[in-house]
Amino acid sequence: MLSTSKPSTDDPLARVFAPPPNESQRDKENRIRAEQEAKKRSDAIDEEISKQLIARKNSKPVKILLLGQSESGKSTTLKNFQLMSSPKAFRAELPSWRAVIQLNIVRSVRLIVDTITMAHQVGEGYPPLGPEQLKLRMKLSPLLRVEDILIQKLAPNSQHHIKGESTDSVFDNASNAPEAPAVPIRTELTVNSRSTWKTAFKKWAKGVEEIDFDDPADPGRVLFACKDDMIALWSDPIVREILEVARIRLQDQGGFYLDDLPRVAGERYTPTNDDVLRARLKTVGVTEFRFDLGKSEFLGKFGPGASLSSSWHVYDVGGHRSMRTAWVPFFDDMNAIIFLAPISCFDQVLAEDPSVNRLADSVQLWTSIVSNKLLADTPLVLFLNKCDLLKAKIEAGSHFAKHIISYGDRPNTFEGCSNYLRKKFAGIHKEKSPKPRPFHFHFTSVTDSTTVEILRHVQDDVIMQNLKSGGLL
Ligand SMILES: Nc1nc2c(ncn2[C@@H]2O[C@H](COP(=O)(O)OP(=O)(O)OP(=O)(O)O)[C@@H](O)[C@H]2O)c(=O)[nH]1
Ligand SMILES: [Mg+2]
Repeated sequence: MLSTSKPSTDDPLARVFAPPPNESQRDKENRIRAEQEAKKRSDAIDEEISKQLIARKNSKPVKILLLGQSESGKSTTLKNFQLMSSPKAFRAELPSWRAVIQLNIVRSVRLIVDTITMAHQVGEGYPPLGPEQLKLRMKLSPLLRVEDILIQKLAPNSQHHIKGESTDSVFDNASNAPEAPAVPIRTELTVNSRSTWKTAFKKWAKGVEEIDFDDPADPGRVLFACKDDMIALWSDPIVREILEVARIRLQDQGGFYLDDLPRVAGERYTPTNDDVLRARLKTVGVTEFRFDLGKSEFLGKFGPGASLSSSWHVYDVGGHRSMRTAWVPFFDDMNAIIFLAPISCFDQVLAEDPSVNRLADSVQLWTSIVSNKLLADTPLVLFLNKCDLLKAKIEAGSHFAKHIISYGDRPNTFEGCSNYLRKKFAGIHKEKSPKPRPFHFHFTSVTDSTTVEILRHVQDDVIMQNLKSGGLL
């Protein structure tokens, strides 16, 4: 039988800690002095343990993983981290990005030329080409030769110049694209790691610090020579009509510079920071960017006792479906994940699977990340990205509810659509997280360099959350 002791006023612990009976005044003073010294020693030990705990935490870098489907803006976010932490190094790389931007421009022109050629062959359903368009097409052929030169310079061992082999659809909605003969699609240039392509470029450019404008082999010369013809092609009403019939909206694609041709194809063009953020180079594998957060700035905000490591590692992975299995090994050890969901893609399909709507793919991917048990303790930050494009699309008359049926008859406005999606993503987060965790989100257009301010907020959130979970706050 269990017995319980009677409630007693005689507390055994109080008895242990009570001063000895009949203690003299002198004994009492000695005892108190001894107790104070013992407390001092114990406090010093506690402080040392706490210092060691912080030091251990400090020695590990803060790790951030960028996730999201292909073209969601992961690499662009990484560029913003570079811009924020090392603006000088970012500027030093502008000449290397110049080649990528030139390639993006040439690719846009090639897509137009290929599309009008296809329209010319098909005839029916397309406005006929006149002598003006045919002449422009001929005059631009030297420019198209620059494409292979640029690819070979940027990725000497690549196969990307092989025509007809495709991983990326050029149609914004391939299921609605006209029947064959289709526009020949070129594979996108990919980058295996930041250093590889820049090293390759460095060899060619003999140092990234300076652009050799006087180099007779500089592709910028051909672009400049073709500038007026490119402008004429892009502003030609028949060309625009053909693109519309073929449902090709270059404005919505990465690496779009055709509205800036007078500047970007101008003589002695040097890219701006914003130009670099808009450059498109597909990621294959993993790119890592390390930087050191200014210690003084950090300690000013959080106090010396609250210091995490000031060393940050940001990981950028390829978002193409075939590359997503490579994400898992990174799940283990991250202090936060930034997940990018491009919300302008409600009317687009995946390049790798034209039967899948891009927004639906993002929702599905978000659901699987949120519910992943390996990530149960990892703070997630959601970037509802490409807000600028969503706004432009809606203002141009696209109907959100036509593609996202559940939106019903709510108003077709940017605010309405973006908030609807925010609620959807937040709801999944709440419902599917294995454990409750705070929901952090931002509406972003990461091609805008003001994103740096958002990243500063994210950093503060990551620091606070990790300090709290580590018991250091
Ligand atoms: N207008 C606009 N363009 C954006 C935005 N975010 C990204 N882009 C552009 O979209 C293209 C694709 O962005 P990336 O950052 O390369 O996409 P990613 O997620 O790294 O794609 P993968 O490497 O294929 O996984 C780039 O040309 C970007 O400049 C945005 O918010 N607005
Ligand atoms: Mg990328």
